[in-house]
Amino acid sequence: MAMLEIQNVDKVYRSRGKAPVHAVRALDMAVKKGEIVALLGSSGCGKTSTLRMIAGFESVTSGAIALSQRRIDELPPAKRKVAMAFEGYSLYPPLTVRENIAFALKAQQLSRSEISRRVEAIARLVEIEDILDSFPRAISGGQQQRVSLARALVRDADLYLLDEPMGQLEPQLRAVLRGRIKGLLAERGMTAIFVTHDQTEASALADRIAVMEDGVLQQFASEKELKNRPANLFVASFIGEPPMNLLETEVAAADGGFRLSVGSDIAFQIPGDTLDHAARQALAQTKRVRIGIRPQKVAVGTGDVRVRVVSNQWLGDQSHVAGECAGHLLIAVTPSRIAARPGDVIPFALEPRHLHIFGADGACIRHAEGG
Ligand SMILES: Nc1ncnc2c1ncn2[C@@H]1O[C@H](COP(=O)(O)OP(=O)(O)OP(=O)(O)O)[C@@H](O)[C@H]1O
Repeated sequence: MAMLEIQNVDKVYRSRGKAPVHAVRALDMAVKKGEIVALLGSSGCGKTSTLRMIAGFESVTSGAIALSQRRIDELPPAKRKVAMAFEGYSLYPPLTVRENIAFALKAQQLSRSEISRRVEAIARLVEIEDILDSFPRAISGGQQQRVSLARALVRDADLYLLDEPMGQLEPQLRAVLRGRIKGLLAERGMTAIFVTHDQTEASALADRIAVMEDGVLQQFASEKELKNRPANLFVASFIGEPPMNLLETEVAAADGGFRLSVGSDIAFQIPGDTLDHAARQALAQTKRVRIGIRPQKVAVGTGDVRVRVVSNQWLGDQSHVAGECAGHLLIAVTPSRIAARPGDVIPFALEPRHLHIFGADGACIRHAEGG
């Protein structure tokens, strides 16, 4: 059963003299108990608005939010059993770091020794033991961020919301804290949603990733599923490094399947038996589709697509080779060193089974075999 259920939620900001901003559209999302979820998307896509509506710092324009089978969207924040760490920290300036963290526990009527034990434990976890008696104005932005994180995680709550929880920290500390926070959440079976625009962070921490764009949830799935079975062009190009190669192709029925061609230089035969009924129908009704192939699936040195090398970089454990063909740039990633210089013409192999096919509306018509 879902721990958090967001049903058909919309958020529209209206301010006088300005056009309304539709920040979140028809959002449906169910989060399981103990699940760690990342809200991933570019700036302005509606991540923070979603988090603030769940926490109660922003009203929902329409729709409903339920937590532990209780409808919460009409409740004041303090009654929701939600703990949130803010992007802007919002620490109380007149209280020390220790008092800021302990303050969150006051309502829970714990003994002084229990409060002190919990504060010390969480401070150790995020490495702020040495500043517990400092005031917020006397510590760095990165330290303030960790205090805000500690203040949220120290509480007992049904749901933890973390807005860019490690955005201010240097990469090494970030990686260490990520591991520890994941450990803490898992050990206590805590349910958490965190906002990030960092794919690595989302993959490292989350069980499932909700990809948002323009106020719309594009796909909510594991990292593997997002990579192997992207629901649409947006997810296909947003997830994965370097991004998926995308080509516009013309569609023609051929040999019981379809021939997808890019001018006269590149063509793929898609056998009919690799397509389900809906995919066959979609291809029969359209003249053009977009195809996508991951750089890791493009083989170099074999195949019949001839590319002119634009760049060839060895990154220590893999080569990134960019080549131009018929006005298109194709990127290949291979685990071996490639002896090719810019200007050389070399073959790339793009196999039909590795192609994702997207329709005019961007929705995926067929996924690559095995991802
Ligand atoms: N209080 C507000 N009043 C008016 N518009 C707002 C308000 N808060 C957010 N918006 C707008 O709503 C849209 C979504 O903003 P939101 O902060 O939810 O996005 P985000 O994905 O969290 O972005 P970021 O990663 O930059 O924080 C943006 O266009 C933003 O300008």
